[in-house]
Amino acid sequence: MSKKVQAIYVWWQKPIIDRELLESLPNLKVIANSGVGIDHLDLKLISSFGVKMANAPNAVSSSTADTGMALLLASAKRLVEGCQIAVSPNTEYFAADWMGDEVTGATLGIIGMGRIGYKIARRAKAFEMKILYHNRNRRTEEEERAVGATYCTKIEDLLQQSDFVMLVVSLTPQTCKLIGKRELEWMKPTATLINISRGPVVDQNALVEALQNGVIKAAALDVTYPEPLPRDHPLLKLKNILITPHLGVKTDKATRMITEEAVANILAALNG
Ligand SMILES: O=CC(=O)O
Repeated sequence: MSKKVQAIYVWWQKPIIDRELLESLPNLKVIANSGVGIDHLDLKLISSFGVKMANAPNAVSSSTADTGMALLLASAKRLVEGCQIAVSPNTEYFAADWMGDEVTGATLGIIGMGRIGYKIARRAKAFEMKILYHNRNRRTEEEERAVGATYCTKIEDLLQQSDFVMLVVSLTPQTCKLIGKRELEWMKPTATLINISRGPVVDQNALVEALQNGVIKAAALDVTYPEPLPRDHPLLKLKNILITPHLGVKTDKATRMITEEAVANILAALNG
């Protein structure tokens, strides 16, 4: 059976592709990943077996950008807290001192302006947000103009000016703990950090401290490390946090598109 296997489709970071598995599949030609992030795959090991790798960057981008905006809006408008209060037996809530943050006209700093980052910028433009971005490669002037985004060479400038900071980078050795104590201190005390990339892009201990001490106002995280967080993790005890279980791309439509992209990738690899 294992001699026949020519392709593997990796469904959401499982199964683990290790040496033992690769050695047991002598005819394996390609591994197609279901999402865009491939930080859970050992590319060196895989390519040392002559196996090709593919991800599905096109299919995921719209749905993941939607999740980023959903987190931004939910955090700014305190939707989860509001829902909890509205359904609670306490009917006094109408008198509560209830203030959210204005999204319209606020400054959004996008770190990572690939496909997903750019789609977030398009959505943010519709909310009349001022958009700053930082990326390894600058977008063309035309692309910047289309979404009204301003490039920041230094991450520091973006962090200092943004009301919302959205992390959309891939996890690499360069982006691991990209946002630590120093970077959080660069942010405004009224700012919110939103992470839809990978948990380890943020130094979680530094984030806990920053949220506890009012260094930043709030955080909205679709990704953490580990996932899920242990139930006694200090992040789960904070009020100024919104955490979702890596919802990212997950919709029926995107899942179908991802599978189609993966199948196309597999066929392309098998056909040379
Ligand atoms: O996390 C989601 C992805 O990598 O596409």
